[in-house]
Amino acid sequence: MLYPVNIELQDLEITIIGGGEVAYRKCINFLRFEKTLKVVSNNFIDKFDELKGKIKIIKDTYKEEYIKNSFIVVAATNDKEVNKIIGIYCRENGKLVNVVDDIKLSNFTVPSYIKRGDLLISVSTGGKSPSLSSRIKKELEETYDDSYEEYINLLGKMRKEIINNNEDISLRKKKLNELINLNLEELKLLVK
Ligand SMILES: C[C@@]1(CC(=O)O)c2cc3[nH]c(cc4nc(cc5[nH]c(cc(n2)[C@H]1CCC(=O)O)[C@@](C)(CC(=O)O)[C@@H]5CCC(=O)O)C(CC(=O)O)=C4CCC(=O)O)c(CCC(=O)O)c3CC(=O)O
Ligand SMILES: NC(=O)C1=CN([C@@H]2O[C@H](COP(=O)(O)OP(=O)(O)OC[C@H]3O[C@@H](n4cnc5c(N)ncnc54)[C@H](O)[C@@H]3O)[C@@H](O)[C@H]2O)C=CC1
Repeated sequence: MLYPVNIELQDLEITIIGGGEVAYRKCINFLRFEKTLKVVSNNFIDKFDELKGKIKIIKDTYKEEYIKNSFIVVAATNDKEVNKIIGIYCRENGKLVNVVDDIKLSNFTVPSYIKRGDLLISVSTGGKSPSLSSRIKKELEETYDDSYEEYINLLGKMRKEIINNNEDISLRKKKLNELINLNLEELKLLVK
């Protein structure tokens, strides 16, 4: 069973091994969170050309030296044996590893998610059905539209104000719980 966690990537070295569709998708995902990384593969699909300057591209066959100093590793080749070697090395060396064709060897997976500013909703199925994760994400996209980015920011501001102005913890908690009953327009009127 996988434990949900949100990671600050800033200081972590990340390496993806593989240059196909799956490696590309994982790569774009890291870039969406403003994190650059290294990709090692003996071949790359053309789409990687657009990422030149944003990521470090190494055209080579996998070697241990490429991941020795990485904390997060994605094994995304189409060679099951190579992915397995990467997975085992990472597990033995305290690294986070996503082996794209072996959930048992992975110690993290990538969920489907929607992001509205700081609102992050992620969906996983423990590898049982990535397609279902993707469909649930699409359903959530309709409920939690773009306006949530502003809504979350205003909630954050109001929360700070309530915390600063209320010393009584139970009253503070009550007010914070009630805050989310206000809609975006009502909040806009309250926040200076
Ligand atoms: C375990 C996991 C490991 C990991 O990669 O992290 C994994 C594993 C595998 N996926 C496979 C196939 C597909 N993956 C997708 C799509 C996504 N896969 C993603 C995550 C995960 N995939 C992790 C579990 C997530 C969970 O728990 O639900 C998403 C959510 C995130 C992302 O990758 O960015 C992204 C949706 C992004 C979005 O839309 O939001 C599609 C759909 C499509 O391409 O249209 C297909 C084809 C249809 C199908 O198989 O359902 C196969 C090959 C099976 C085979 O051999 O054929 C394996 C290997 C295996 O099953 O062993
Ligand atoms: N987790 C997921 O979401 C999904 C996982 N998969 C699995 O992911 C694997 C990869 O899928 P694709 O990207 O579509 O494959 P692909 O065939 O497009 O790309 C594989 C890449 O790995 C590289 N490669 C192979 N051996 C290598 C080595 N020794 N060193 C460095 N690079 C090497 C190749 O040059 C190629 O760029 C598939 O075998 C499949 O089992 C497939 C779909 C989704």
